[in-house]
Amino acid sequence: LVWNQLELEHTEQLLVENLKQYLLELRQRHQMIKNLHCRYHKKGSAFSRLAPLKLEIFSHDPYVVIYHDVLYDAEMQGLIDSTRRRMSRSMVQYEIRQIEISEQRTSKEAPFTEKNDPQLLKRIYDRLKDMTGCDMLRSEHLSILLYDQGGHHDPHVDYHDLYWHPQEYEYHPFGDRQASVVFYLNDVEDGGETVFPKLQLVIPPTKGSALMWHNLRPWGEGDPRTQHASCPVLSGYKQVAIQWILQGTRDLVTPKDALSKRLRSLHSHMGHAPQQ
Ligand SMILES: O=C(O)CCC(=O)C(=O)O
Ligand SMILES: [Fe+2]
Repeated sequence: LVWNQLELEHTEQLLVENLKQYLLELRQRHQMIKNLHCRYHKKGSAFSRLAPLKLEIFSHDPYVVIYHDVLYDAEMQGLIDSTRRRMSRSMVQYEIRQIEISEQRTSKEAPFTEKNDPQLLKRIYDRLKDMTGCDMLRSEHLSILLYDQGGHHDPHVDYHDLYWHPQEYEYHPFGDRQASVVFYLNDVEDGGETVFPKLQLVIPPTKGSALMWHNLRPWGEGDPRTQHASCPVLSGYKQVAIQWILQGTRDLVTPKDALSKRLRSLHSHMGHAPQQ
């Protein structure tokens, strides 16, 4: 009986602890929800002080935000005109060196590079720097995508998860995709929302806005909560410009530095080395 009494007290204590923990989490979550807001983003260049960017925060963790009215009409038209006749079917990468056409991703796309219009590219890169603090010297090229009616991209993540596959740095010398930026270049008649099923977020495409999210956790591991999709275009078409910001961009670390940094943080977080 005495033992049972003790056990009962212990169970009660555990329940109370659990409840306390739950309340703490609720409070933190509530605090998070309260923290969601819109504000002007004035950091960076003279441009962003004169014309502050309008930032709306959807989620702090993972970080998902939208910048409203971030591109001018003429800039968007320039991107569209320059790529109109060069579009080809988008591909999907399942494995290293295995890139193929897939019904999971039915857009067409074309790169927009310095060759196409160096001034326009510089304007867009300057804007991206104002938004993210990163320069794009060591990032992927800007891709212009076109989804026709029915065009979609099934749920996926953008990162390669080099954190768990460091041997693949060989194929991604500037590191993993730490952030994704999707510029919406037109207003879609119906459909074409970008959705994050795990975060319960639905973002309708709005011409001139840029959606940005962080794909990696602070220590470099891919964050599966960033899984997202482009819903089918129901009516009209959808055009976007996509910029993937690689890990090599922020502090221009060399891939080797990045690799050893990842390995070091892996050791300290997990207490063991990754399997080769
Ligand atoms: O078009 C969108 O809304 C998102 C596109 C996307 O996620 C991708 O191409 O990786
Ligand atoms: Fe994506």
